[in-house]
Amino acid sequence: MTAITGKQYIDRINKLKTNVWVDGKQVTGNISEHPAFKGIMKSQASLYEMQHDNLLKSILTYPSPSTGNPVGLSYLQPKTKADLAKRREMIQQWAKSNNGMMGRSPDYMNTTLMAFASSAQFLEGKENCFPENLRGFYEYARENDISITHTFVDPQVNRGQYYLEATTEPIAARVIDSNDEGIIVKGARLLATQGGITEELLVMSAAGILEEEKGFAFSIPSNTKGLKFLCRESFVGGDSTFNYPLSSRYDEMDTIVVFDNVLVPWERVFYYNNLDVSNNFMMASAFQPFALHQVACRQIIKTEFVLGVVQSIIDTINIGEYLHVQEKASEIIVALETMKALVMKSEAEAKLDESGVMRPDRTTLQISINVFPKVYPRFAEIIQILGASGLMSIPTENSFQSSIRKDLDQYLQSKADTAENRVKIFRLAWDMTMSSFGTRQTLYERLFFGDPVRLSSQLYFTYDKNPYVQRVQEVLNSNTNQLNNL
Ligand SMILES: Cc1cc2nc3c(=O)[nH]c(=O)nc-3n(C[C@H](O)[C@H](O)[C@H](O)COP(=O)(O)OP(=O)(O)OC[C@H]3O[C@@H](n4cnc5c(N)ncnc54)[C@H](O)[C@@H]3O)c2cc1C
Repeated sequence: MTAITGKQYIDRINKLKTNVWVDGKQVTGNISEHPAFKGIMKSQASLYEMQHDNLLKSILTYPSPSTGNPVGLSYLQPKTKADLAKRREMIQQWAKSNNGMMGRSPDYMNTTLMAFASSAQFLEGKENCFPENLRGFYEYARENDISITHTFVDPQVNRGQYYLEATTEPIAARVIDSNDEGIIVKGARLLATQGGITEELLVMSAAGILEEEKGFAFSIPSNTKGLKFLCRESFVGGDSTFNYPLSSRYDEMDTIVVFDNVLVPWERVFYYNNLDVSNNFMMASAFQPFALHQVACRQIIKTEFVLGVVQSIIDTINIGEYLHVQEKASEIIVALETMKALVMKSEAEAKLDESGVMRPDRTTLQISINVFPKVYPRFAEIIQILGASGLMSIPTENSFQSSIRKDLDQYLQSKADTAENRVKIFRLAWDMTMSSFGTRQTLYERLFFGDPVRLSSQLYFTYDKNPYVQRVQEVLNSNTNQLNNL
């Protein structure tokens, strides 16, 4: 097999007939034709299609280590810093096609799986652990260009530290049984973005588990019996790219995942019923450095786009002469260059790990994921402050084709452009920051890699502060010595 085309992606997903529910109705027929999914599936298909573009295929694919056929480059296990740079180029090439609006473009999960599989030796010889299954699944996904989503977090029922469920039926997904064929899982998981429009679902437990039955890792096809994806309402405003330039193309959909006595076959179980592994594998593995490298590379492209939108607003209504406007645009420039510097530093300080894989520097990327969730909401705020009422003076495509066009042309023109072009820019800014799609983007970037509060606490605890404390001690000691010598 080789890297797939866009059509192959669409055909595969349609064929699955996954159990997906939108607005109280089960999706029947081709999911790629459903109003909630057709835009995003087309965008996802176009990513796969790019792998066959003569100019891009050398950036987006590499020869499979097992067959020599071209496979997706986000599956590459980097052995050198040059490989890491190739990964960055690939990620950013895809991200440019949607300006970073697709948080879960397939390279995110391809990278995640590659990172976990690269660390499979951590599972070696441990109870209820199957490292060969993890490696095998990675190779299968790489060779067949399988699309994957994931769910790591339990439902938000009670976040108290010592919460144990007192219900007869499980709420959070747990292993309730096992048999010759595999383990049986019942309960739910909160949020799998792109649920229902990928071939596979990777299920893993985030750390902090108190009960063995809640710790596991496996992957199953999305159409596995008993698996259901319950969608939020669609944030696609409509088909018109004039009216909804972003939501019509990039609404990835978020789904609650229900496991109704789902049988996970043994060959797809990576580990289960092992508290120590469940609580430590994610951090011990190469997941964080590689996933964060992918995330930061995409966020750079998104920030470039935000800067482009902000400068377009500034030019359109001619507000560039004001100091506070320049300062706000500069805030975005500072964030952009900071993110770029962090990615380059993470690559410059990359090191070979115990499996011979070149890991980008984790601490540097922990900084990037502490920076971006704070600056992204500020980008939205800046767009609102600079766009002001222009973000509400946004008549629709139909209005421009109606008898009021003359009024619109006259009263919505701007210093730099026609009314129609001005409205296009402002509709884009609105869809990026104010529509239901836009506000979701803000929430998404806030929480993309988990709770920002706990991410900063993790940075605090993992960052080596001792050398600096030592220097303070040296100053204190040298003061005493100097006094003693007098
Ligand atoms: C748009 C979107 C898409 C997502 N897609 C996916 C996906 O595809 N796959 C996936 O696995 N997950 C996904 N998530 C989930 C995401 O990983 C979580 O939102 C994130 O980890 C935070 O968890 P939570 O939402 O349960 O918040 P909670 O943990 O419930 O936190 C709520 C509040 O309580 C505070 N709080 C709770 N517990 C603690 C604690 N122990 N210490 C300190 N403060 C605490 C938090 O700081 C926060 O302010 C998605 C989330 C969003 C918003």
